[in-house]
Amino acid sequence: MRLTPVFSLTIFLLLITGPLGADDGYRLWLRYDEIADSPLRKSYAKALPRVFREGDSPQLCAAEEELLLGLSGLLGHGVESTAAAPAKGLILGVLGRSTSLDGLLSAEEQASLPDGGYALIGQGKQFYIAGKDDRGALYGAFAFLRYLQRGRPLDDLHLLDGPRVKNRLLNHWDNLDGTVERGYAGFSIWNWHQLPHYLDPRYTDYARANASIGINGAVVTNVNAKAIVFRRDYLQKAAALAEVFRPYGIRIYLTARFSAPIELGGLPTADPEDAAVKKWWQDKASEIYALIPDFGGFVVKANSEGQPGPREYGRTHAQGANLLADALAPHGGIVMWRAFVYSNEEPVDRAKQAYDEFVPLDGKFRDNVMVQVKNGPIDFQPREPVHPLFGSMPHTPLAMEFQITKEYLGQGTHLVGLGKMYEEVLQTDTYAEGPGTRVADIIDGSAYGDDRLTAMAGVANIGTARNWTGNLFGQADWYTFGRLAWNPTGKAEDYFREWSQMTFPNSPTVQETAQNLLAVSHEACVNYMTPLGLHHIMGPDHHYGPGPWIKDMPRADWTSVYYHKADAEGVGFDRTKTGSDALEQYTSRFAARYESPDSCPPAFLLWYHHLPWDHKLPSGNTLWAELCYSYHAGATKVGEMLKNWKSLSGRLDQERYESVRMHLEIQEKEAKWWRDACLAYFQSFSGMPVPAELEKPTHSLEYYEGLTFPYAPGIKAKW
Ligand SMILES: CO[C@H]1[C@H](O)[C@@H](O)[C@H](O)O[C@@H]1C(=O)O
Repeated sequence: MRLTPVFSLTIFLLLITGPLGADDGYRLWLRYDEIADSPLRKSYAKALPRVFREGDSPQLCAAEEELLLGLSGLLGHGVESTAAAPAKGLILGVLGRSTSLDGLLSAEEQASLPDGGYALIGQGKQFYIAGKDDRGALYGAFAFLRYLQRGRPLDDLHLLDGPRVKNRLLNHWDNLDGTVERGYAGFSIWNWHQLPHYLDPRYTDYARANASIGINGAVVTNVNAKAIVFRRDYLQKAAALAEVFRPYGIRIYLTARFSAPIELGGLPTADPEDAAVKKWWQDKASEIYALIPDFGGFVVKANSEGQPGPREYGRTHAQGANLLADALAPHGGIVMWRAFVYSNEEPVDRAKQAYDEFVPLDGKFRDNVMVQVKNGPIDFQPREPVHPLFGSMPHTPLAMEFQITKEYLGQGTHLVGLGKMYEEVLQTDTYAEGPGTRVADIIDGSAYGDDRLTAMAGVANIGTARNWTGNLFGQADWYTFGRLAWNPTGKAEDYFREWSQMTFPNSPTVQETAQNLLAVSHEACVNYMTPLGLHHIMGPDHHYGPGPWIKDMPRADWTSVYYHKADAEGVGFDRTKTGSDALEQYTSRFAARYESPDSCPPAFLLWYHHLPWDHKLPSGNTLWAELCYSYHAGATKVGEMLKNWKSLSGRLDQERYESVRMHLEIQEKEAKWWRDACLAYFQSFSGMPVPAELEKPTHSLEYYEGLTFPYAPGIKAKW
């Protein structure tokens, strides 16, 4: 993104010589193309002739550099910095430290800004970006640019904003060998082999993109962790990344393998109550902080999917987490202990395990521990009810873990705007502290009046793909996640709009279409994959494509039949009192809505109920017919999405147009494949006809069962 002269010349030559000069999407939403609306551009140019930075912290310098880059691009001419506050122009600084900002805000306004907050103010001929702290100034600079990128008026500018969540992290499931677990955008961008000596310019662009949406932490290694990352040479590599990230306000975190004291330290045990084990972690933490003074902390997956953990020693998750927390505490680090526990013993209902293991531990964790909970109780399905832990651990700070990579949602191929799904989860009322206790309120700490430690983590969808995410619209998921981590009560549609305006500048028609694709695509995906509360019926291991027929696996809960339980009588997982009673893990107000099939929202019907095929729904349709209509609605919607995108031909650069078109063409075929395969399968039980006005599955069930994906990307390590 930062252009050297030789590179710029190459780009220029390519632009005039042919197709290679097309736009590959590398610049993400930080495009800074010259504003086409000339009166608007001129008015900006007149107001912002130069930039003055008061202060010289690395974050302020990064903010100024970005402003100069952005303004020069947007205004179409070089904008320079000055050594003193200009009578007319942009002034950047930190409140309380930069004297040019004195008196800018009222005392109340200043006090209302949280750490990382900022104010954008226009006063006479001067415009101010005033950070509450250095990071705040940086976020303010990006917000100001976003403002201009979106063509907003500068008159009466008076805007205060700040993050509602303190730790906003990307979790990379990146392995040290360069592969990415559940990664669908190429290989890992971290080149461990060449670090710390070679610093890929991508690291800086990555940090800029994250800072622009307020991400302030990066967990660079897979939760299925390797102990070797704690070896000194690897720590030096991590330190080199941390240095690149620092000016952009991003702290580095590592995943901690619980058995590292054995594997790396040569100890006979990793028992959290063992003195030598405690010392090993304390020494390791000191070593890390000597190299990385602002190190964020550890993310841990323990006693889940074969990962080692405290339970091997008869200890609890709390004892395990506290061991690491005590080692980090003197240095200010935190532990994010994952609640995604998937035990070696087969559970009666997998959806219940985390609650059973963690609720008894509420209040037993150290102050610098968070429990990191996936949005739903199974595993990143297209749609899940919220995790029962939200609202059930009032004395433990809970971090939200969302997936940005789309493991079960068409991966790098399908366009599925995840923002709607994030919003649905965050807005869900848990009733934990009475009506109106939304998941968002638990995440930002307001539900319990304690916001000392708050966090939201997103499993990254970033790789070496030229456009970072493989599917161009995957960029929007990264963007929306960051914006919602900043403000979990925000509306996905607002962020879709922002992203579309910044990603397709100067073309309102393209922006509108892009925004609409993001808005409708999640519901479409749920419909063509897992409507009415169905879940986990994807192909095994790779989780791509339909596989409702999967049975006979080493474990029952790896099969699809475990989750849908279809038979001649009906379909669905009974999680009420007559079944696994998973509903009992929620507040009674919450459970009341779902307990009876009559009041249960159709979106979660088969998540909670096993119902006869001819069960009548509020729509008047039988369950079978509703299933058919839903699958068809999903596939039809993708057809519309493709058609809408195709109407944009010629309105944007060919490369991005084609890349989205090709992905949508695949998605349309695969949505039909999902629809037909699932209907053929479920019909083998229901024995009922597909409603006459709908297309029947083209092939036999045997045909769909025969389609396999032996070589899928992003598969997890075996356990
Ligand atoms: C990193 O492992 C992943 C695993 O690949 C994935 O299939 C599942 O979604 O969740 C695991 C987890 O979240 O730990």
